[in-house]
Amino acid sequence: MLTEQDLHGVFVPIVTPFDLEGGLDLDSLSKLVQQFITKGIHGLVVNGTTGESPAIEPDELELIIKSVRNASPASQEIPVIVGTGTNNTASTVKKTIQAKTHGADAALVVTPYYNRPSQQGIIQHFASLAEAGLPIIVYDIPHRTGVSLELDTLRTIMHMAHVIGLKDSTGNVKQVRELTCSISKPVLCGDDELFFDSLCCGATGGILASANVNTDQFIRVFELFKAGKVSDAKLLFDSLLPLVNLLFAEPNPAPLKWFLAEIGHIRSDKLRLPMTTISPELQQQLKAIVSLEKKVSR
Ligand SMILES: O=C(O)C1=N[C@H](C(=O)O)C[C@H](O)C1
Repeated sequence: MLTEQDLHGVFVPIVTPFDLEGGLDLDSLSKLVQQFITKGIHGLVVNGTTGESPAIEPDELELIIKSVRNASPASQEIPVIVGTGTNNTASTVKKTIQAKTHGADAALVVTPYYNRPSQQGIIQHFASLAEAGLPIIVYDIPHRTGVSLELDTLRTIMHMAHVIGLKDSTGNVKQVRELTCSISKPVLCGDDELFFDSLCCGATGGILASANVNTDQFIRVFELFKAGKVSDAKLLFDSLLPLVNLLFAEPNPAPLKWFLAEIGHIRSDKLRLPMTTISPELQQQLKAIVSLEKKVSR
């Protein structure tokens, strides 16, 4: 089981590869995991936003966790965090217990979306998760959930014993700084373009969809930063930004899946409805990056 001390470095929220009929492509998933581990990833996240959690059935989640765990001998050891958040407290507890049974080390729990609970309701939601017996990482992403966590609410939740950290996707680095100054638990950046800025504000790492493609370079940014080579970390991070921006130019994970399929890391860019593939314009822009990278690596 994960502890606060384990929440540092680069965590990759893995895409869930599908075959052309929309079924799970566990073979591509397993190969992705092997690549991430070879590159030295600090941890894996399955069934996050990038893993298309709203479109994954409970029996599929079990297969996904098992296939990530069994991808290589090293994937038995690496932290595996599973997205289990829903907008129903009882089903979130149930899903978190199931994730634990299938081999999760921690759960990533998004704030309850759509039903717009009160701050008190959100506190009770996270308090109820103590029952699941799995360490919890709170996932604050107001532009997706439609609900904002007030700073006091966040502090109350972060003091709960079963909560080991926060994934911050608010886009508000000032809040990251305020939190890291006032709470001792780790904050991970969940907003790719702010990874470097968040590290400067005290974040201990990031859960970054873009790290599905530039894994080693994101890890290098983190290592350079930790070694005090801040301007080298910034230079490298700045060089990653054009691709990061394109990967979020249309709803994640559509651009990312298209890119991964184009470079041959997954067999198809298939998404499950209501997610759809990217526009021809974005395809052209991403293709330009792929050919540029091919030229550089020649
Ligand atoms: O799946 C995730 O975890 C992430 N989701 C965010 C989003 O899609 O908005 C982005 C972040 O890179 C990680």
